[in-house]
Amino acid sequence: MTKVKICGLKEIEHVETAVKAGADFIGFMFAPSKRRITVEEAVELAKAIPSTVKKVGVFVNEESATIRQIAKEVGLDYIQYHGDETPEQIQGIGLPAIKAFSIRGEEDVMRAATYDVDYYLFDAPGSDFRGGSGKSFDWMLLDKMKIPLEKVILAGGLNNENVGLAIMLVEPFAVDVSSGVEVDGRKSSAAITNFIETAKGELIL
Ligand SMILES: O=C(O)c1ccccc1NCC(=O)[C@H](O)[C@H](O)COP(=O)(O)O
Repeated sequence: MTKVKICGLKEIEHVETAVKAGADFIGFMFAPSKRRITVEEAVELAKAIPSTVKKVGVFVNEESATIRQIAKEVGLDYIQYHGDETPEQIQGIGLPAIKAFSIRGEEDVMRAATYDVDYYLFDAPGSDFRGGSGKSFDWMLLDKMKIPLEKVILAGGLNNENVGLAIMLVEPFAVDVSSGVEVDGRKSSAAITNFIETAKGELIL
């Protein structure tokens, strides 16, 4: 069954909804974003997440020492690198890693193979920030990908309407969503539940 990552949660109600609905990963934003939260807020939200659901901290070009410190304080299971971090920096930090790639063309897909990380998250290029734009990219660009599907997280403009088709075409390990479970710029419990049910049901196209 396809795993689901719900990203950019800021409120306890939405964390609890995501856990109850069966999210596998919950992402907290520690980079410039309208979804950014403080370390203290993340520590509080993390208390509602059981160990079966993995906590992901999203960073953009952050100092290694800061990443290590926040990971320890919040109890992060994975670090998502959403900037221009090099394979060497990620290796040096030594924590379980997800590397995000903004896909504009085939070369961005090919670049992923130069990294040795736990998961590869393929996303659309950001607009105001480095991610979370709510836009999709051409999934067909992943056709020549060298990364095994068991390590692929598909992101970028996914929502309840297109996630079934995305799963059918790409067959990723997991799907990731942020904007697609928001209403008027705020996460919606109903949208989170619907998205997870659709992604895990894999029936609705
Ligand atoms: O969500 C953000 O605001 C964000 C800002 C800067 C870097 C990364 C960000 N999000 C990371 C994610 O994993 C998002 O879920 C991913 O970009 C997909 O977002 P969306 O297209 O809104 O579903």
